[in-house]
Amino acid sequence: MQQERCSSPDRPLDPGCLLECDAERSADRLGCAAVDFPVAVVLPAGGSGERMGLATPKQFCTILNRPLISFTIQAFERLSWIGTVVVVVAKENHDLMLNIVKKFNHTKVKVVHGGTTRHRSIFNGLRAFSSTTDSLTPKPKVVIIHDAVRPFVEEDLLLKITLAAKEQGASGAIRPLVSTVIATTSEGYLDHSLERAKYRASEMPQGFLYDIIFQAYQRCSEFDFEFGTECLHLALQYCGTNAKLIDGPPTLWKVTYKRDLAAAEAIIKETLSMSACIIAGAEAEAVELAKALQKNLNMMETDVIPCAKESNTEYLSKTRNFIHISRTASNFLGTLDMVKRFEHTDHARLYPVVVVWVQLNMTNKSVDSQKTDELAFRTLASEVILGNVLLYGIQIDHTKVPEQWERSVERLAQITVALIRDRNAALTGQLLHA
Ligand SMILES: Nc1ccn([C@@H]2O[C@H](COP(=O)(O)OP(=O)(O)OP(=O)(O)O)[C@@H](O)[C@H]2O)c(=O)n1
Ligand SMILES: O=C(CO)[C@H](O)[C@H](O)COP(=O)(O)O
Repeated sequence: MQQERCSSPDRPLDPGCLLECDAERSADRLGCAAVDFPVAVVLPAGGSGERMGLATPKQFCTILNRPLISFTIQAFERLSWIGTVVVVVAKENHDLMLNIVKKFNHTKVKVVHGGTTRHRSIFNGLRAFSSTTDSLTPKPKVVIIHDAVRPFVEEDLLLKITLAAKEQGASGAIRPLVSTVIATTSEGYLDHSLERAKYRASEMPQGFLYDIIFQAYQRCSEFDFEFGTECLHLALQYCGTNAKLIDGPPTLWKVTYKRDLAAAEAIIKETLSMSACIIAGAEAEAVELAKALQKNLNMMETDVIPCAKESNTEYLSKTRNFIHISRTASNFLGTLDMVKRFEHTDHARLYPVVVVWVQLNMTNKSVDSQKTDELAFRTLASEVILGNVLLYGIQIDHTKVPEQWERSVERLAQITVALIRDRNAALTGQLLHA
């Protein structure tokens, strides 16, 4: 994964990536201690995604079978110090949104209807907290506003934004500008250009004392509602509140064009591929293969464990990739057992779990028994994919010739990495050969 390096503040670096990680989990513990006041979220998701050019609004486009909006909701919902998440959608997408909430078990969401512009939608979202009768949406001290189409918001930034909003009344994430901003004449000539180092791109999330931003929206003009693009500006103009600006990471960018969807998918896949658990059993040859494979999977963090059962709980929370090595030909009962266990947990609900069954052949198998294996394996794969488990198979023939064995293990590692990285549903149930 790419980490952001130290640089001059006016030059952005490549996008990095983050889903949930240990740092975030410990931030959540810090968050609970630091945020001892009610915090709620408004996610405007009422746009049509004109620039994306697809029939489906971008917030409902799917990545790994899950709508983009669900990733964004989850980024907030997983934090214990965040209360209600108000999602603002166009009226015609109300039922679609409720289905997403149900399918992905979002528990903090309240859905309200949007308006014809982003500012109108945000105002509708804020209004949900002004009703004194709705106990599901009590008025928060701080409200975070975040575009539904920026799925990679991290907890440490949310904490900074929230605490700064509580202290200063308003806060917002900023990024260095990628291009220089210029003003043009009506004839299409350069009028003047701005000194890039002095300016920043305003991103999301933004945080506000609820009373300030609600008042700003109540006071703002029709022109603001129709053409405005900046909530921080409303807080300044209508409530005199100068927002505290906080440097955000590059992953905050807004999914706007088709290529952004591909980039978001790549970030999610890359993050999901960072670790794997190799289950090797107790048989010497399988353990030997597990260790050799581990060496070849050096760009991934891997653990080798003897048995899925005992260590299941720990590894279920640590990784979404499992490599099961079984020595006995035609026997994938261990894999079956493990895969079935995913069905009883919630582990595969949000992200697909990959299980690679590595079949270590000690002897040459008859063509007939191979066919039986393949059929049974394919049937199992087509069943478990319904539970969001992607099951792949790779056969490797044992050999005592060292160079040949090394080449096979290398190929096994390459295929395994490709399957884990790509998470391609079309390849499940295939028995490949290393
Ligand atoms: N009437 C609107 C318009 C926009 N948004 C939301 O505001 C966020 C940022 O807006 P933008 O990227 O401009 O989204 P769209 O308006 O959908 O895209 P486009 O401008 O390309 O049509 C998105 O989550 C979008 O759904 C909204 O809630 N209500
Ligand atoms: O960055 C933002 C506010 O600071 C907004 O996401 C942005 O201004 C929305 O504009 P548009 O809907 O035209 O993309």
